[in-house]
Amino acid sequence: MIFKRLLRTGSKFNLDPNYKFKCGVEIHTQLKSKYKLFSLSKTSFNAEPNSNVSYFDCGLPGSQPKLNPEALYLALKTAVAMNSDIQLNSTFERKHYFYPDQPLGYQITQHYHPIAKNGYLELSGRYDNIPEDSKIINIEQIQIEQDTGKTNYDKFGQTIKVDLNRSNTPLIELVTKPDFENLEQVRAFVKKYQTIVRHLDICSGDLETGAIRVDVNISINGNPRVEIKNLGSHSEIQDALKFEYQRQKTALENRHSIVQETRGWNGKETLSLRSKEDAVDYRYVPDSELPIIRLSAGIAEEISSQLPELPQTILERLCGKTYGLELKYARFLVENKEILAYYNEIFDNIVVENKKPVKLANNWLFHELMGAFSKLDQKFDVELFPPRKLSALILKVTDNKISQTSAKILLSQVIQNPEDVQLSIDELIEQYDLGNPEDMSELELDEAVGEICQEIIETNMDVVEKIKNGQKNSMKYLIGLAMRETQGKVKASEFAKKFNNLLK
Ligand SMILES: Nc1ncnc2c1ncn2[C@@H]1O[C@H](COP(=O)(O)OP(=O)(O)OP(=O)(O)O)[C@@H](O)[C@H]1O
Ligand SMILES: [Mg+2]
Ligand SMILES: [Mg+2]
Repeated sequence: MIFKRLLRTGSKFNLDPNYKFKCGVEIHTQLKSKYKLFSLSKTSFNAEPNSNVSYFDCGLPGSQPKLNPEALYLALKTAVAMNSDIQLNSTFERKHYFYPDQPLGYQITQHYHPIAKNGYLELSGRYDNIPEDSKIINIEQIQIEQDTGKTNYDKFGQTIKVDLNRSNTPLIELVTKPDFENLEQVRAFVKKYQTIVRHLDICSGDLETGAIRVDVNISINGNPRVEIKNLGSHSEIQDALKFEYQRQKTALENRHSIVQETRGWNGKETLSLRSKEDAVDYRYVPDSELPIIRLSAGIAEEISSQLPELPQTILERLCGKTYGLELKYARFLVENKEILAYYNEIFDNIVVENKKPVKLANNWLFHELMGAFSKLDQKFDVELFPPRKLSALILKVTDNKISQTSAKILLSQVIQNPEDVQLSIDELIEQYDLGNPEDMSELELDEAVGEICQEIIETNMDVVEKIKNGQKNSMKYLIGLAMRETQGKVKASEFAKKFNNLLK
């Protein structure tokens, strides 16, 4: 595995300017609806095989489809987010092909009049890691369709088992124009799309579980396109495209012609599955049982007004002056909605309500709190230290009620003792005895510091000897001991002053 990775980094892939890469993608997205597209059985993932199947899902003659409005709504949200024109009249067609996990003998899809057309997504060098400053990928159309069942092959038992749980799950297929000019653009587009559908609760957004499945089409120098179907991860997409580009390029160099076909990816190479079907092979016909979807003229504005702020806008806002986040943190927030909500709450509390600098919110969330979780090898859990509590702790530090060091100790203690989640910040400070010694007079404090330093000197004579011999750095060690002894309640500079006096 490691060896394979080494090999990969060793052989950097470059496109040959004499062989122009052209690519368009088709993305199938499972919609996160409660029920299936045309029936009232539940959508499911990893459920007992064939446990969520209605008569219609298994194609019993006489059963009738009825469009699930929830799926339609999710498709419309995607269309608006992808800057597409919603079509006020759209239709369903039957696309015929025979396969055991396709019980109707056809897939209900939108071929002639899809729900949305003419969208686009803009990629940028800054936010999407593409080599160009900016690149528009045009979207041909978005169509609503049903998913198929799943065929499971058992090689050893020599059986094929069909699971119809996935049958009739709502999908949308998004088809781009062949606008991709390099592999970075393909990766960036799919990533951006994943972030959008996750953010809008349209789909779980995962490639690995098959919730999103990508087909790529690639051609070189105006030759016929080859489609590679069903790629299940970013690395599969990249590897399959690299292989196919190289294969077509070699064929062209040897004056072989490229045939339009559909290929699959086996992890190492693309393999021919079938020559490309044309529309006529699918015998598209209108679905006679599903009426035209007719939408009212204001639908796009209505959906648009219901959408939350989109990921790109949030990203730009977070990287702007007011928030001043580094791009990597802004991206992290956009990809983790729950933590974004957490951040927004601290921001409101620290910056808006209490007029403190935003740096505090940024630093305490990303470095101190998340850092404390990762130091303890734990996944960040917003429940364990809710936003109001973090704000309260930050304010204690800025009001000098607790030192920075003590506040960090407190974070670490709470993470290790989840039952502490019930306690308020004041109670936590009390419980762990982390408050500043503010009830002491300056004189008393000075005396206490003196006593601690004296004790440390007496028990660390070897270090004291080094300091006296000129190793001034060893002083830091003594200060460290004193800080630990007092759990950071006293400033390091106080101890430094005292040690210097005592060791003069
Ligand atoms: N010359 C080309 N080079 C690369 N890609 C192309 C080229 N021409 C078209 N494409 C891409 O091929 C894809 C065609 O997808 P579309 O769904 O319209 O048809 P299909 O692949 O024939 O249908 P199916 O859904 O049955 O696979 C689009 O993503 C489009 O951008
Ligand atoms: Mg297609
Ligand atoms: Mg296709």
